Amino acid sequence: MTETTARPARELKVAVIGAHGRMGSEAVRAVEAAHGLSLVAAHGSGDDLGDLGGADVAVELTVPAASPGNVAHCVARGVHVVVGTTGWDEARLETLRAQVADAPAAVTGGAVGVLIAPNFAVGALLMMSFAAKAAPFFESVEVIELHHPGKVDAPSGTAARTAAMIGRARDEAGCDAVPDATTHDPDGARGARVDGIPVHSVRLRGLTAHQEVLLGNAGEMLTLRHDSFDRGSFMPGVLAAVRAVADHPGVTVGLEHYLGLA
Ligand SMILES: NC(=O)c1ccc[n+]([C@@H]2O[C@H](COP(=O)([O-])OP(=O)(O)OC[C@H]3O[C@@H](n4cnc5c(N)ncnc54)[C@H](O)[C@@H]3O)[C@@H](O)[C@H]2O)c1
Ligand SMILES: O=C(O)C1=N[C@H](C(=O)O)CCC1
Repeated sequence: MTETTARPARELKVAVIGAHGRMGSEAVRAVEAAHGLSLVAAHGSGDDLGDLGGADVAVELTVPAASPGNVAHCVARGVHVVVGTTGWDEARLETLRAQVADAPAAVTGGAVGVLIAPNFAVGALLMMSFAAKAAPFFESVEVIELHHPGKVDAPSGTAARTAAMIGRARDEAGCDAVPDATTHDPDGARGARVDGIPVHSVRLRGLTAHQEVLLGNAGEMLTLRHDSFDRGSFMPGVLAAVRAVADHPGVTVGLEHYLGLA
């Protein structure tokens, strides 16, 4: 996903929603520096999204409470959306699929595309894919996600999606539930259960975005770990998604589907 110097036929007009946040401000800089993209709007909290500055594609990086409304606003105007905001559970996705099915034609022509991307970092996508591939071969699997303490949601979108992918892979392989003799846990020390997989959330000053998947059998353990040390790690994925979303009508969950990693 290195930046190319070849220019597309016309510049793609991009709006960023959540432009003053940690991710949004990084995305604004990345779009401004990218060949073939032009930033036409940078919306913060409380701004009227209006016509999104005439954008072809919006990048949505806000908070779980605001994201569905912002995405619906874009879809209703035929603007493609790349969504990095987390918190998109199955009920929200179902509503979004119905909105996209009812949407007008996209401003670029064809049908509107929406990408829900729990993680834009290529290493994280590979870690999730490796975890799903390995999970049926181990009795025990647990996910530990570690993030900066400014993060509002837990578990992380990446951890929830990893657990869902692992859970599906184990179901398809006919695996038993992960072994766990716990009968007394008044404080929830065993963490959350997502699709049958224990998920633990750490919030620590100094961290950015990190995840470990621990896989255990009698006498052996496989650890898969990914670290985003800097939000720059997400930007090649954001730009790749912006360039590809118009070619993927409907709702897609996971950038891996655009990159041939699924
Ligand atoms: N997909 C990924 O790879 C990836 C990577 C990092 C973060 N994230 C997710 O992106 C989201 C943003 O993360 P962050 O660290 O930038 O958070 P942040 O709190 O720094 O930024 C969120 C911004 O959204 C703004 N906002 C809130 N409501 C809004 C609204 N209705 N319209 C416009 N702006 C609004 C806030 O004022 C804030 O500036 C989170 O859900 C996070 O989990 C995803
Ligand atoms: O910093 C965040 O917030 C992140 N959110 C995403 C998640 O919840 O998985 C991706 C990693 C960083």
